[in-house]
Amino acid sequence: MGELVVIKTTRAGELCNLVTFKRSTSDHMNSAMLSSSCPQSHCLASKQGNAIHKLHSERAYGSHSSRVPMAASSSEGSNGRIPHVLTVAGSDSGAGAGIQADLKACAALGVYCSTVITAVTAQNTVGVQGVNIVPEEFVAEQLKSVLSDMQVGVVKTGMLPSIGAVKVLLQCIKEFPIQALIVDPVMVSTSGDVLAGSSVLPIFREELLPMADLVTPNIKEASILLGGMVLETVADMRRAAKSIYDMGPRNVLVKGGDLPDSLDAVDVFFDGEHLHELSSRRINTWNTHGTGCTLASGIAAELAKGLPMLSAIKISKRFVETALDYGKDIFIGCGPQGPFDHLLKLKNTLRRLGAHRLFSPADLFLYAVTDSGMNKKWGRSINDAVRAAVEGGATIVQLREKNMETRDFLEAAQECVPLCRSYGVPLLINDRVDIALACDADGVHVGQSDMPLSVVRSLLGPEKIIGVSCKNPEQAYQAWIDGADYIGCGGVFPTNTKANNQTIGLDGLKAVCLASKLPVVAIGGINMSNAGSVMEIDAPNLAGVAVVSTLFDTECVSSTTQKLHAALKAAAPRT
Ligand SMILES: Cc1ncc(COP(=O)(O)OP(=O)(O)O)c(N)n1
Ligand SMILES: Cc1nc(C(=O)O)sc1CCOP(=O)(O)O
Ligand SMILES: [Mg+2]
Repeated sequence: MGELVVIKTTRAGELCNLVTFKRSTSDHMNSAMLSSSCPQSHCLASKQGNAIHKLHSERAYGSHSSRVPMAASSSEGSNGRIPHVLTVAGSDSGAGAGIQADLKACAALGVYCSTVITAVTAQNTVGVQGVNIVPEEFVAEQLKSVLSDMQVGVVKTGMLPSIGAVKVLLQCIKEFPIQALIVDPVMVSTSGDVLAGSSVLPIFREELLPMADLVTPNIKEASILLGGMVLETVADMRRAAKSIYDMGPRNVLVKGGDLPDSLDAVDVFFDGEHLHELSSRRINTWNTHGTGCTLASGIAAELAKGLPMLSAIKISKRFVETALDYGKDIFIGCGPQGPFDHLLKLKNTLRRLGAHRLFSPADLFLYAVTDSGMNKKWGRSINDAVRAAVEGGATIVQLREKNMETRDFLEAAQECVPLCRSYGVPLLINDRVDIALACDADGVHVGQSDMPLSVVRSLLGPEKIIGVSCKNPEQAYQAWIDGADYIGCGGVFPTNTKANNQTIGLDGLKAVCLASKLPVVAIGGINMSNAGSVMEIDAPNLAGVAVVSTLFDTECVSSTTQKLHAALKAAAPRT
C-alpha cells in the first residue's frame, strides 16, 4: 500500500524533516514531484488525472553500474551525446538560485542539465520564507532514475540539507561513475538564512569533500568548514584554500565576492600545487542572488564539455561577470537582492533572429584575406585580386589593408562591395569599422585589441557579420557571449604575413572550436599541403580556412584559389 506524501511548510532555519514518504508499488505522488508524461516504455510515471500513478519496478532502472568512467564529452558528437550536468540541489521558488539557476546556467552554456531536488524552498528577493526537505529515500530515487538512465558527465551539488541526502549521493556516485563531482557547499543563503545546518558539517568534511574534484565555498562557507576561521583578506583566503584542500578535494575555489573593501572580486584557486588569484570586475548591482550556484554550474558545464579545470573556472567566472553586468539594472522583486539574467545570450540571438541576415557558416569555407603589399608586388589592383579570388571559388573576402591611406582604402572597398555582391560573396573589412560603414560592407573582422565587439555591434547593427580573432578557449567563449558571428582562430601554423604572431597549432585550434558554438575559420600559414590536415580536425564547428599569402603571393590568384578549394573539398567532402 502507498502512503500519502505529507508536506508541511517550516520557517527558515527549522530544518527538521517534515515530509513522510514510504515506497510502495502504487504510491500516489504529488504531481509536482514526478514528470507527468513520457513516451518511453520504461518511464516511471504515467498520468492519471491529477495524481500520478507510479509504476514501480526495479526493472525500470537501467543498469550502467558497470560502465567505465566517461571520457570528457566535448560537444555533440556523431553519437548524438551532449555534455550533461546533473545538479543535486534545492529548488528556489524565486528562480534566482538553486536548481533554477543551475538549469539556466547550463542552458545558457549549451549543456544539458538534469535535476535532483533535495529541498523545496519558498523564497524570493527578500529572503527564505520556508524550507521543505525532500526525504533522503526520494533523493536516492531521483538520483537512481537519472544516473541509471542518462550519461551524466558532471554532478554538481548545491543545497544538501541532511546527512541522509549526502549519504545517498555518495552511495549513488560510487555506484554510477561520473566524470567529476563539483561541490558548492551551500549552507547559508545570500539573505543570511540557514540552508544546511551544522549537523551536516562532519559528513561534508569527512566524506563529501574527499570525493570532490572541486569545492567552491564563499567566504562564509569557507569559514564554517574551517571551524570559524576569520577570513578578511586575500591572504586569509589563500590559507583557507590550502586548509580546505587538506580535507581531501582535488581542487578548491574560495570565492571572494563578499570580501569587504575590494575593488575587484578576487577568487582564490588551489589545485594542490599552485595558488591562483582570479580577479574579475566588481559589478555595481543589487542583482547578485544566485551567483554562487551559477558559477558552480558554469564550471560543471564547461568541465562536461571537456575543458580542463582552470579554463572551466575562468570561463564560468566570465559568464557570471557578463550576466551580472548585463542584468545590473533589471528589476525583479522588491527585496534587497534580485536575481540576475542568465539568458542574455538568448536575447542577443533572438534580437538578431528578427533581423534579415544572410550569413551562414558555409561562407567561411574558403576565406580570402587581401594584402596590398602582395598585390602591389604582383602588379594588380585590390579589385582585380578580389575578382580573381571570387572567380576561383573564394566564399568570403576580407580587405586587410594595413598600410593604405583611409581615402584609398575606402575607394577600393567601394569598388569591391558591388563586385562581391554580384557573386553573392560577403565582403568584410579588417579592423576599420568606419570604412565598413562608409562602403556598406557586409561586416568587419576585429582582433582582441581592436574595437570591442559590443561597440562594433552597436555601430554596425544586428544584420552585419562580425568576426573576432581568438587564440584560446576563454576568448572563444567571450566571442560567443558578445554575439560574434564567427571566430578567426590562429596562427595555426607559423606565418610570415603577420609579424610576431603566436602559433597555436592544430591542438590550439581544436580547443578554441570546442569552447564555442560559433563557426570557426582557421588562419595562419595555411597552404595547399596542410589545408587538409586543418579540415580533418574533429570539430563540427570548424567551417573553413582563411588564407593570405597562398592566394595572393602568387601569380595566378584565380587558379590557385581553385586548387585550394579542391584540396579543401577533398578533405571535407560533405561541405
Ligand atoms: C579570418 C581572420 N582571422 C583572424 C584575423 C586576424 O585579425 P587580428 O587579430 O585583428 O589581426 P590583424 O588581421 O588585424 O593583423 C583576420 N584578419 N581574419
Ligand atoms: C591576418 C592573420 N591573422 C592571424 C592570426 O593568427 O590571427 S595569422 C594571419 C596571417 C595569415 O596569413 P597567411 O595565410 O599568409 O599565413
Ligand atoms: Mg585587427
